[in-house]
Amino acid sequence: MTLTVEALSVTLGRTPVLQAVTGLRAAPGEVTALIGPNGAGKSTLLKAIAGLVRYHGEIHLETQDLAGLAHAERARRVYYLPQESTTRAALSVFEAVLLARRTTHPARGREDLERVERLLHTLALTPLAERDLGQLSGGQRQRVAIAQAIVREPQVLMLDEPTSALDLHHQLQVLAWLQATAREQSIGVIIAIHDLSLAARFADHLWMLGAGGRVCATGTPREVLSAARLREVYAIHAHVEWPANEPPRVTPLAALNPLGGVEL
Ligand SMILES: Nc1ncnc2c1ncn2[C@@H]1O[C@H](COP(=O)(O)OP(=O)(O)OP(=O)(O)O)[C@@H](O)[C@H]1O
Repeated sequence: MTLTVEALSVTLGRTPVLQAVTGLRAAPGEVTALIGPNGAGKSTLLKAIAGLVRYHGEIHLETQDLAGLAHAERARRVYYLPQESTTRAALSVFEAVLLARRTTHPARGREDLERVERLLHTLALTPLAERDLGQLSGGQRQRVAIAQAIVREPQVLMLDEPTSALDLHHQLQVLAWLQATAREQSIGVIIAIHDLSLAARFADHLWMLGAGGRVCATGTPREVLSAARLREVYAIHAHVEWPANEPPRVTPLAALNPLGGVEL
């Protein structure tokens, strides 16, 4: 189901954070990376789509206006995994993922247990299955939170910086797996992410937000990522390379001051 966002505005307190954000589209089977500098409004946009902040504008899943859905139904279809996972309940990893499954698939069946087992295996969490959540490292907890999100089988899955706590091995593993899952289950996956090389490598589509919550660009990574645009939006001097037999590379070389000079 294709998600579309039109004329979306959000004000938090007295601060207009997003202003008439329009023309955003996330297709099923695709990974969309949401990029932009600190404070641009990435988390706020994802929270608005999830119905967690008040907004004006139109957010549709195909023809369904999400504002017309009850909160639980909206969360079943469009799930948001926040940056900081707060799961600290006295549950084992296996129980926590199974419990997440029950929130959207209440019928108890052997198939659910097998699904959770497979998922833990895929995310290399099987050795931790019986461990309490409170006894996990930050990166392990982040992978459990991702398992809890995906096991719910939403139509659109939004993850806020899902690799922020992960080592390099697990960053690649989790992003490749999210890409494969989007394809296999035909879900739309939207990831807010700061690493532009990873965004270029794993996303089909980019949404780039700039200061003041405006949409600076949307399109394929090659269409969106250029040295000139990174200078304008991030105030950095960067190399953007698309080698033939290697993943794309975005190398930040220098932060620029407002006059365009290099900061000391
Ligand atoms: N409750 C609030 N009241 C007022 N302003 C807020 C509130 N929450 C967030 N903001 C402001 O909204 C803007 C967007 O915040 P948001 O967290 O969406 O940015 P972001 O792009 O996700 O940033 P980051 O990359 O740092 O995570 C920021 O300027 C922030 O200070």
